[in-house]
Amino acid sequence: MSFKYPEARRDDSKVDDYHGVKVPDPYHWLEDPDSDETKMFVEEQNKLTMPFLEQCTVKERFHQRLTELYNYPKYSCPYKRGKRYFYSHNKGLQNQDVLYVQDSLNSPASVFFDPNTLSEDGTVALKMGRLSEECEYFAYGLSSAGSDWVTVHFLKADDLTKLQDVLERVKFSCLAWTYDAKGIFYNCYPRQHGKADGTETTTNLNQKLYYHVIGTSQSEDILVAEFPDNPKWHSSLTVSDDGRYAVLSITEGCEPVNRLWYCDLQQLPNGITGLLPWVKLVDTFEAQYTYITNEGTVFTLRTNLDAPRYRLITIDLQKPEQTHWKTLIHQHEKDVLGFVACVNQCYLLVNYVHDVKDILQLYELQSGKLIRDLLLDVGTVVGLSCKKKHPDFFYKFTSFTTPARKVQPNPEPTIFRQVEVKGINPSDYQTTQVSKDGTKIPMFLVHARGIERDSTHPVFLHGYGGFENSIQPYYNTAYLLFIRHLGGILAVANIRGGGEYGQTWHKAGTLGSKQNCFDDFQCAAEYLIQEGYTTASRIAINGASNGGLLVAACVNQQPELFGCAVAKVGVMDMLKFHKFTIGHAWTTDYGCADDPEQFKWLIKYSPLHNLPQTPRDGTPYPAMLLLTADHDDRVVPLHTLKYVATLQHGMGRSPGQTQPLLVRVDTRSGHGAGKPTAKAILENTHIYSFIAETLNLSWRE
Ligand SMILES: O=C([C@@H]1CCCN1C(=O)CCn1c(=O)c(-c2ccccc2)nc2ccccc21)N1CCCC1
Repeated sequence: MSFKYPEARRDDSKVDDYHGVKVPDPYHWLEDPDSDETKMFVEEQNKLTMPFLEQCTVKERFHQRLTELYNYPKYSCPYKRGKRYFYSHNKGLQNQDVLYVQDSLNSPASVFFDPNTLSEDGTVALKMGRLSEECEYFAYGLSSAGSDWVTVHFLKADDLTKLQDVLERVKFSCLAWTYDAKGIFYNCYPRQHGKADGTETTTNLNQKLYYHVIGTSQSEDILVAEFPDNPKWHSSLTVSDDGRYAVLSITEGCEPVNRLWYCDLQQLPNGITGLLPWVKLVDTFEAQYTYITNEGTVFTLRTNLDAPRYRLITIDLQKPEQTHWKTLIHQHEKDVLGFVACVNQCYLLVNYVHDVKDILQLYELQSGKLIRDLLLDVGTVVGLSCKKKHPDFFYKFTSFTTPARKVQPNPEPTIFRQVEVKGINPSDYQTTQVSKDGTKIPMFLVHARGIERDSTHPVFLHGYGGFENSIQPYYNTAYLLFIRHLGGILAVANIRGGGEYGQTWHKAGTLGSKQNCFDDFQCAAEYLIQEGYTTASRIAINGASNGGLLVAACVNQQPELFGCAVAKVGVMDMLKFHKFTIGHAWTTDYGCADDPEQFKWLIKYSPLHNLPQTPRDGTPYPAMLLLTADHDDRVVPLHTLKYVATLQHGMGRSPGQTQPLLVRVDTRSGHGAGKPTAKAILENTHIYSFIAETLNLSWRE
């Protein structure tokens, strides 16, 4: 079946000059989300895509089964504030999780905050929430339609009455109460021309840090930090465990490096009245320093200074010079130090990632001595709740085949809550970890136990490859349906650019080495073919965000290696990404086309610029489904729109291209965070139905 794609105007007069190199940009007009022409383009694309997705053979059955499987109770770890316990819970199909409160762990719970009441379609999400130290107030940030923009509101925690206070223009913000509950630190951006609802592409610069006093209006908020000479800087404030210090972490992009300033709040004669007298403990961007806890003036920090797999150090504020810094826990020779949290006054809960699997251990805060392991199955810690002043803590972990277990390790780890999902028996599946030769790329494979390596199995190959983001085992109902009812194999490749083996692994997939990500992902596909699991025509590759870039770049480089490719909210225009919203922060992984050297890296793999620009004979492209959404202000939709216009103009009109090349543009939806359950189920149904249709897979009960 061949498709008639909408004709999109090509403005051949638009040619950009990058350091002497002429680069046409015929669809630049798609960069304006509000123009009638762009709206018309989106409408015509959806008119082609949605009927195709709706008529896919397995669509109804997949939707029904996914809804059934999704419908299992989900819980966060409980956390104690004041005298009560809080936890978020979803009965199964609620669009947003609900926050509950109870007097003790096994007493009846009541609704504390239910975001589902705030919108008909469930698109208002609770993006952040913070109870004050003694549980006087609850500050919470709401986002709408998937945008990164947040509006902060306040509740009195005892009687749930709403306060008048509202904080606007909040984005990429901390929420930190002073221990007297008088007020809260948060970040917001200056007013900008035009709208700020998540459909704009305006760049986010000059973020500031304010202190809001409860009972006052935002216009009276106290500016406590700003960086007029460094518009790309972002800051995040933490109040120390003893309530004494304001610890400020300053970042300039997405690289794991920050400056660390602090202010002794007890030294402020008149309290917080203006810019704080910051002490610049670390004032360079050469390493990352994360506050863990402090004993008086001795701060315990997690750092990657001279430790690409991270370590713990202590700094005494009274002797701040680097020569006095001490190592508390040395860098492990192989494993990556993950999160660290202080618990029960004098212990450290320490996570390590060992070959992409989580380890959890208890250490002595004073000496850094290992006390004990907290055993876990193969899986990932996806939740932790603990405080220095509390003797107990909870952690939640998951794996590809077990949804979630909350563990309360006192004194032995006991299962506090185990979640089963009907119809899926974990023992029917096996998770193996394979490593490819050469660059030794770990990959998880999940499939029905005992399958034959007869090259007949469809594969869903997922990857990300950037920003030190590791993909560890996690429970995903759609994965299980692909395995169970479409006879597939799930493959998750831990390619370079992620954090699986620390900074060296991350850096090996960035800047001038970004091609390593694409090589690794293509090698993973070749491995699955060579090892007799599958064939190229049965492989569907999938990735979102930076993973969408991965998918589109790999299709350009080896179109014959895949049968289907699904790229969600991908970064496709590598020459312009830094111009929109928070894109400027990604130059730490990608570089920037404004730099002549870095332009050469980017033009080589930029998905938009490496598509065949006109119809061609030769290898067709795999079936492609691109997804984006009108309120995605993380990776703005223009990336995908320009990409698909170019794809359909070139490959879409090529004689051998029989597989579809489609885009699905959702409305009242964003980059992903906070997506309501209904939208998530429909999106996954469309994705897997598209894969089944184009790989010719049939449903098996
Ligand atoms: O989304 C991304 C990259 C990858 C990882 C995070 N990321 C971001 O763009 C992260 C965006 N972002 C945040 O989300 C937060 C934040 C702060 C407080 C609470 C919550 C968030 N703070 C930031 C500070 C500086 C720059 C970006 C920041 N990309 C999209 C495609 C390419 C990279």
